[in-house]
Amino acid sequence: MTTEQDPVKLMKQQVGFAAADRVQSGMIVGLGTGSTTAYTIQALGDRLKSGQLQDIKGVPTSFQSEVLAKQYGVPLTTLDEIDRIDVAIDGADEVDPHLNLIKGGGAAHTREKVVDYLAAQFIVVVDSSKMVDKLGSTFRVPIEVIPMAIAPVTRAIEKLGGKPELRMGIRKAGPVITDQGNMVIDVQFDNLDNPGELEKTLNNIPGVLENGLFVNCTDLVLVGEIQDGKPVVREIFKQS
Ligand SMILES: O=C[C@H](O)[C@H](O)[C@H](O)COP(=O)(O)O
Repeated sequence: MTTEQDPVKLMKQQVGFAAADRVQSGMIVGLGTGSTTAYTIQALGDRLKSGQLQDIKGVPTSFQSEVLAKQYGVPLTTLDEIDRIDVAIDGADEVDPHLNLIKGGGAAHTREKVVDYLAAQFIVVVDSSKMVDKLGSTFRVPIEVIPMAIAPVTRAIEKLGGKPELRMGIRKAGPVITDQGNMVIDVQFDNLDNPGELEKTLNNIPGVLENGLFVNCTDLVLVGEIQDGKPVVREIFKQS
């Protein structure tokens, strides 16, 4: 019997594992959230178990990555206990040619931004479907909002020309609740020409905790691609 493998899964696995290979003993590592970084956390656990890697500590970006790290045996630390993060490895929902990102498909962008922006090196792991010419072409901008401010924030976003929609749970009835106990509004912006400006403007609306635009922070993108039927990894470094 032959097993047909999902190409997207193969690409995610390949980049997730490739990112884990870049981690060295003694490093403090930001552990991203999502289906791609799940492979990185798994591979870090495997490398620790085999003795290839020693003495690393992970900083989780969500409840999900904390649970996975515990499951695979990756020791954890918190931002209270450390004064540096050597490398953060995280997924993305869109990556533009300047390596700017939209994140937050899993509603984890607030903690991810804290950890990813602190890291000396920020590595993004994606399959090729996430590469876009312009941010906003395939994915909306997630915005985490404190619950009592949903109505005024929605109106403020509409005034900026965005089309907001409260994110609802897929299995759970009612809105998605983040790890911080807040809600998420997904916003379609028809003209996302200046993501850096929009990132600041959105965060200036009272009641907004954080938005999913990650601008000018990525050092390296590892893109999973299928070539001749096999998954390969393409590296795109930030232009200095
Ligand atoms: O909130 C979730 C994160 O920003 C994820 O890193 C992003 O949604 C990508 O996830 P995945 O690797 O599952 O496509």
